[in-house]
Amino acid sequence: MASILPASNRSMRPDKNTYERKRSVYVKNPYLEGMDEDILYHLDLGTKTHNLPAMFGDVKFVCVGGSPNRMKAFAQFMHKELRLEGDGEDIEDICAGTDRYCMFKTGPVLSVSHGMGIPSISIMLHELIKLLHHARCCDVTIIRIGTSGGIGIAPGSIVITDTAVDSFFKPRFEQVILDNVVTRSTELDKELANDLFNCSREIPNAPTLIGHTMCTYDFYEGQGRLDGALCSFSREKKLDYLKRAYRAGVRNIEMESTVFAAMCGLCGLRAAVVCVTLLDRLESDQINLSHDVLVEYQQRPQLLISNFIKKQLGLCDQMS
Ligand SMILES: O=P(O)(O)O[C@H]1O[C@H](CO)[C@@H](O)[C@H]1O
Ligand SMILES: O=c1cc[nH]c(=O)[nH]1
Repeated sequence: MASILPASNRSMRPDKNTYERKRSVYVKNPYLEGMDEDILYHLDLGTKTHNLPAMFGDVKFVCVGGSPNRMKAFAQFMHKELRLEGDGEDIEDICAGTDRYCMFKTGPVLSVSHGMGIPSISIMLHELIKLLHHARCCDVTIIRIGTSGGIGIAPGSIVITDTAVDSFFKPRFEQVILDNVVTRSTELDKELANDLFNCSREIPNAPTLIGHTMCTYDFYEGQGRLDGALCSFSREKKLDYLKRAYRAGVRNIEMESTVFAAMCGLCGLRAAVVCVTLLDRLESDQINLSHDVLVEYQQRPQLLISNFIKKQLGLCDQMS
């Protein structure tokens, strides 16, 4: 039976005044306090084996994305952008003991891969949020830097998500807990989205817009593609669906934003989703970009986020 939480889960969210003082990372699990040790199994970290406050206590920005190589490249790029010591090329994977996820830290920036899809990012977020909690981090901003399929916009555009919606264009994430479906809000931080949009004006050749992002459980049938191993609908039905999505405000499609928005919102993290579009789904299904163009497109959100982080740290004027 569906149980719908009160409007946007506000009663479960931390008090706004708390944010203004010091915004802590909240976990919402009474059992955690009583645990002698917490093993973050998929990150290969733990409260007894690692000094988490010493390792991560200064983290202020967490950037996540599907691909391990992209997140390593982003950490190396940030290392240079923040002008930290060394060239950053030898940056180590903190989660090297597992091949589930990878994690890199440079200054106050943590860069973490999450794999593809809701189950994969959800496991990573449970352990990442506990990590930030155990490390006593505060005032953390978390940004998903991803790729997506655009709807009615030029490939290479950056979409900053205002609201993540499901396949029915609804701003909700449905989590099955035991045998209940619990519906959670997918609202993201509007002020953060606007701040990011303002930063985008300074990035050349990266058209950026704010819009809804649709999050699906699948890349092929789930996104209305005609080129999967299975397809049971017509081209007309596909286009009708995507055009209805467009009219509902959806500008891009990816596979993690709803659970990301829901979990980060409940745990007191200022969260944003910034994805580049690789194609216009009204035109095609296959991604046929050359390697170089794909790399350049994927760098666009990274440039934007780097600009944002430097501004937040008050480094922009000194560095330009
Ligand atoms: O570019 P990333 O972050 O992997 O995200 C997008 O790309 C994957 C599909 O190719 C999905 O995970 C989708 O959300
Ligand atoms: O079409 C696309 C492209 C990237 N990622 C997606 O989920 N869909």
